[in-house]
Amino acid sequence: MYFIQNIDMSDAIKFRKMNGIEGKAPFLIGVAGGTASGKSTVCKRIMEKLGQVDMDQTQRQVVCISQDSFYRELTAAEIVKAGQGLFNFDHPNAFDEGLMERTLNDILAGKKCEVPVYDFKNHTTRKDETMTIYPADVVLFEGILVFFFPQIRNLFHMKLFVDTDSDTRLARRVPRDIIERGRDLEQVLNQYMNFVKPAFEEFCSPTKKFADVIIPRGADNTVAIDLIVHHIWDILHGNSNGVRMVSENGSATKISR
Ligand SMILES: Nc1ncnc2c1ncn2[C@@H]1O[C@H](COP(=O)(O)OP(=O)(O)O)[C@@H](O)[C@H]1O
Ligand SMILES: O=c1ccn([C@@H]2O[C@H](COP(=O)(O)O)[C@@H](O)[C@H]2O)c(=O)[nH]1
Repeated sequence: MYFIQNIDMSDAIKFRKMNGIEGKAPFLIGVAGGTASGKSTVCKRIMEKLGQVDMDQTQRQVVCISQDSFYRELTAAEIVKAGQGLFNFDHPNAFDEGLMERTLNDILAGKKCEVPVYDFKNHTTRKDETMTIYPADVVLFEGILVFFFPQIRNLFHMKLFVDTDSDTRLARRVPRDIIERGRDLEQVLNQYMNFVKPAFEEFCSPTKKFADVIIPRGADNTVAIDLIVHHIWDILHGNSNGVRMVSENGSATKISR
């Protein structure tokens, strides 16, 4: 397996990023797909292959933001319902569309942004913590309904849809929600049958038609991921005619195209 080597950045760009000084508009990529389809994993693979993971946040040329950060604040009554698996987190009304749109517009204006951090265990954003998004060249925005809202959908320069079959998604969601999100089996299955599955069919699945690229099987589809990575590389480097790839053991190979 090869990874594209870390991208050089001039000190001037680093300085601008560190200080939140506006730069050029990034290339904005939307990554949609059903729950547990592998959206985050696909984004992680893209970042790994572009050599962006083991890098200081302030120096990254490619950053990833999740739509989970934009769940709206719930009322006290809604929080009680959420704890019983009776709140619909898969409906467009569960999101703060205005904040999402303002944040993406700020990102497109090259501004440094603070994005909320979502706490799945308590169904709320963390009051004491935000994630700083420094200006980058490519921004990935992933989530179940990133193509649902027209004002947001129209901001993307490229739209990817991760298309993993629903049995696989349910089989992945159950252990993830129990282990990572503090749920019990009955709650996960009830929520899935009452809200997640019907909302996927009504709101998420119909947005597949807006995608430029559909990625069957998610992160298992290494061919699709490599094609996307090469496309991003071209964007970062203005169609360079040689790509420098780095193998897992660190040796570099130049691939001419
Ligand atoms: N190709 C894969 N093979 C096995 N497990 C996977 C694969 N892709 C994702 N997973 C696992 O499935 C779960 C959901 O994946 P994730 O990328 O978080 O999905 P999403 O962001 O679409 O909700 C995670 O526990 C992840 O580790
Ligand atoms: O408090 C919450 C907020 C969201 N969810 C579920 O999360 C998924 C979206 O996240 P993915 O990583 O894309 O799976 C959505 O289906 C909600 O049902 C939740 O359970 N609790």
